[in-house]
Amino acid sequence: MIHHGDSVRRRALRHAAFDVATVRAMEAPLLRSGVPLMSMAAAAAARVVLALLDDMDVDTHEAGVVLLAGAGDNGGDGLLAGARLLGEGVAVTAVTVGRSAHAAAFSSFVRAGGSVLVLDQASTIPGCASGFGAGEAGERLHTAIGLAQDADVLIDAMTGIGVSGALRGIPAALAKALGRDGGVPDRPAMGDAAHDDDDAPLVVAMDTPSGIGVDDGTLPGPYIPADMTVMCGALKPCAMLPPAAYACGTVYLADFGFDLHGHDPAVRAMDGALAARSLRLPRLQDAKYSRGVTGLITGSTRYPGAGVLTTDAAAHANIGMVRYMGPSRVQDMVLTRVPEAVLGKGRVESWVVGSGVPSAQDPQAHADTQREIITALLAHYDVGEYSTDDPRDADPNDDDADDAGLHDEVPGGDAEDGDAPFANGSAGYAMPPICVDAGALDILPSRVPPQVVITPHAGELAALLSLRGEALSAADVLADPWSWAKRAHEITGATVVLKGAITLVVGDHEDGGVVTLVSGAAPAWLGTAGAGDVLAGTMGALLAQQDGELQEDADACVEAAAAACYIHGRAAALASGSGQRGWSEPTIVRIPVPAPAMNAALSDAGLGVGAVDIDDLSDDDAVDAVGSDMDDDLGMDEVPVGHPIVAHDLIAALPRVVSGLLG
Ligand SMILES: NC(=O)C1=CN([C@@H]2O[C@H](COP(=O)(O)OP(=O)(O)OC[C@H]3O[C@@H](n4cnc5c(N)ncnc54)[C@H](O)[C@@H]3O)[C@@H](O)[C@H]2O)[C@@H](O)CC1
Ligand SMILES: Nc1ncnc2c1ncn2[C@@H]1O[C@H](COP(=O)(O)OP(=O)(O)O)[C@@H](O)[C@H]1O
Repeated sequence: MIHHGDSVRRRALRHAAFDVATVRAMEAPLLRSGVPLMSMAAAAAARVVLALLDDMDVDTHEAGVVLLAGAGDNGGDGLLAGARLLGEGVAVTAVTVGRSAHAAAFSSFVRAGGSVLVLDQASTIPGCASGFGAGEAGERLHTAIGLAQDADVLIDAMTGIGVSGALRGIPAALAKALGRDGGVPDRPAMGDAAHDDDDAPLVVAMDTPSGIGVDDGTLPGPYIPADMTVMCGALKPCAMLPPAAYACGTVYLADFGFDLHGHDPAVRAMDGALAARSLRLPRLQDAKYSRGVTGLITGSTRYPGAGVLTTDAAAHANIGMVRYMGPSRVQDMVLTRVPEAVLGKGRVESWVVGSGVPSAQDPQAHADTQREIITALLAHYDVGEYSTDDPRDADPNDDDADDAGLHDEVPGGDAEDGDAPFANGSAGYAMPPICVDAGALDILPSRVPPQVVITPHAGELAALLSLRGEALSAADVLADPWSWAKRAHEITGATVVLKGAITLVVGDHEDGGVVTLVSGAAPAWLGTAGAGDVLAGTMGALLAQQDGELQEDADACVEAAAAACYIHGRAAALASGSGQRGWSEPTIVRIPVPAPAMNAALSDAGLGVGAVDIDDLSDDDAVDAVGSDMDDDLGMDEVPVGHPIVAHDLIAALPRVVSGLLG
């Protein structure tokens, strides 16, 4: 729940995304009081385009802008932005893609001197051609595509939050020709626009790129990937959720002054302040045990390095001690790299299992003792079959694992430091938090408590869900990652960390339902072997330093898990020296709300937002008042590229990230 307070509100604006129904509810009171939101959106978009032209060293009087205008309010935003640009001397051509156009915005655009190309044969736009034949329609489409390709900037205002399903008709044809027909934008991660084809126009999307799944982050059909998106009022889920977030480019958020109070975001993004809340600052009376101990059952004779990387990462991520359990060769390797590691059983505050352990498909799986030990440990987290009833209502005494005497066999049964490791016996909800990674995902019990954090990549999530009756490929997961992460949480009960350039963390919400946090703090240099092992170790350390609260607080599980992802990503950024990120927070464009007296006058005159003429607001004061957090120079090509890294570079950077966040 978002509460009042300006700094809280600004941080929420940058880090919270609201679904379409919620955005419409936030707009409603402003529209009722006559605040000219459309004109404000247009002012923000024009500001961004002018800054972009400046950045490209294109003189406004020589610039060519093509505007794809839909029939709804998104097209209205675009037409009013076009009118503003015309007022600055930019040549703007509007290509109308629907049968109609927003009447007041269209007339403002025409009065400002804009050219218009109508594509729909059945167009009813006043003063424009209509009723032309199919041949001419084809020629007009061809002309529009050519104009768009030759433009310096293409403004995509075909559809915004009013889109339903995949693009159809003329918008679909344009998107296919100018953008992509499905699939993720295919461009280098570094420097984005600066590395793009010099001849192609830069694309500025109005509110949302046309054709993307606004509420679910999918790319259901043809769409136009944007270099920049000027989002209206509040972020929508598509600005944070992969793959759609990759199609939004750099996001500028036009701040309409929405009151966020009482509105729950659909998705939230991690930031340093939130991650810092999951880091435990050492206290005077602390010793190694009270700072948290992580036990790791990772690595195998087949994949020994994962044992080293997970243990080393955990030891570097702000806890007091690590315990390692694995084959003797791997133990030797761990001790060489992490001499402070304690071998064998003992009390732990968290576990990490599965990294570098063969999965069931691996020919060596049957002979791997690590799998047997992990299976016995995981049995303690089994809270029953998946059902629509809340498993916490189940009788904790009904525990098959306890009946089978497995508690005596799991590692840590003979605690060397006092308390037994599983002090609360068989109740899965009282077990220490555990990160279940890689080869242990296929031995996850059918239903587990939220302090079980699973860390699959897309292929592993597909395999896990396939084992539970969903016939799924990695490509299916990549196409709709949020839905599948939520499904995995629903079926297993675990807190789900679905890894990628934007990592999704889905878990229980304190008020029921699910909560989603995303972390995109890393550059793509992080896609390197062993990076997942480092995340698992970091995760173990974050889970261990919560002073036992995760067994009681499902929300805290999501936050701690997302904090580990964020810290891991920041370590990659620090180690590689790269400025590129999987996700970056938006730049806020501030647009002062016109004085209430003016709003009232507009309302009295029957001029809702839809009817506001841009000229009413484009006096010098209003234009100058359009301030923003952005520099005039957008600095598109100044993102430091950085350099490749290996997994150990990440580990070395972890303490500096911790110190940066705590400082
Ligand atoms: N509601 C408001 O007061 C405000 C809305 N604003 C703008 O208004 C937009 C929402 O406007 P609307 O509700 O009119 O909706 P949109 O303009 O986003 O979309 C409706 C138009 O898209 C077409 N369309 C929908 N699905 C399609 C598909 N699958 N294929 C092809 N065409 C499709 C419809 O035929 C219609 O012409 C926002 O995204 C934002 O840009 C801003 O002006 C700020 C204030
Ligand atoms: N393009 C990318 N940009 C940012 N981070 C990435 C990218 N690709 C992968 N990652 C991150 O790198 C890690 C890879 O983990 P994983 O696939 O398990 O690798 P491995 O098994 O080699 O350790 C994850 O944390 C993932 O989020």
